[in-house]
Amino acid sequence: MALRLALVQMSVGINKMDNIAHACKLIREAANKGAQLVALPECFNSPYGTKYFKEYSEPIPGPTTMSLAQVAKDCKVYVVGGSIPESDDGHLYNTCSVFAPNGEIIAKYRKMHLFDIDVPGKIRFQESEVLKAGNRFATFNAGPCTIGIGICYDIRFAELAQIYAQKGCHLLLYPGAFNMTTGPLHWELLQRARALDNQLYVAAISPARDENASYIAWGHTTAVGPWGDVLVTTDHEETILYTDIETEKLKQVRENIPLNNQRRLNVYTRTKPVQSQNPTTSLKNNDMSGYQIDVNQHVD
Ligand SMILES: NC(=O)CC(=O)C(=O)O
Repeated sequence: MALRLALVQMSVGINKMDNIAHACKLIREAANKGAQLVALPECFNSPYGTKYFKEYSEPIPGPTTMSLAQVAKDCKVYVVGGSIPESDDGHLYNTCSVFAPNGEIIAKYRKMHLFDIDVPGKIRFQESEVLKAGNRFATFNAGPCTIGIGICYDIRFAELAQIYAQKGCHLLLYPGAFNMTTGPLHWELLQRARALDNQLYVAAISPARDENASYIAWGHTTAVGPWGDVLVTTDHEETILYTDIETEKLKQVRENIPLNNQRRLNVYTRTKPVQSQNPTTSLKNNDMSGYQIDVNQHVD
């Protein structure tokens, strides 16, 4: 049994209401062409940039997610709502909401690894100047598939994908907006790496490129199969890509190359959570104080 996926590489402008209306129109188009799950890009209702997030932010539910809920219900499709700047309790998050074909929100994911990089002379971007990181995983079921959500920079962290694989995900969806510095070499490579490491499907959905934007997105929305093969990809213009997710393929690849039976967990160094004094305390970004590494396991 397969799940028909549509990946919407949409143009995003400066008018929020226009962006929402445009996303809904493209979701309808994809549903009319047989998609069962339609995925939008990162930051689809706002230009991508720290200077925009506060102005474009809204609570969830709010105008953007209510529009997506309605279109999901009208078209009877799953919608992975890319991401939007979310406001909650005085904080801003980069958040993806997922809608079932009855319009209900069935998952919500806040970008866990904030995009803070500095490549001198090329790009400096510090999401943490305005955003707070999420601390929760998000999975949901659609037809035969269990799907895990990450957002953009999250794809660089192999651990997140591995945890989703352990939770039984067949497909990882990363709404993302790589850029002209990192995109050419890293965008596809990271998707293929996560797919191969975990022997599952990976797709990353970018906004279309706007050469006049302050942050120029790489585009190249792509889906990769559990064999590491690129199933569908594109350049940087607005378009919708379609592909089928077949859960049986995972079984086949995992039988051919049985990594899951061959891991030497008994000899790997593991990071171990130390018993927290206060388990209700939420983890701060990059706070490793609750973890330790047992280096002795490496000594023969
Ligand atoms: N925009 C991002 O979150 C990540 C990115 O562009 C990169 O990792 O490169």
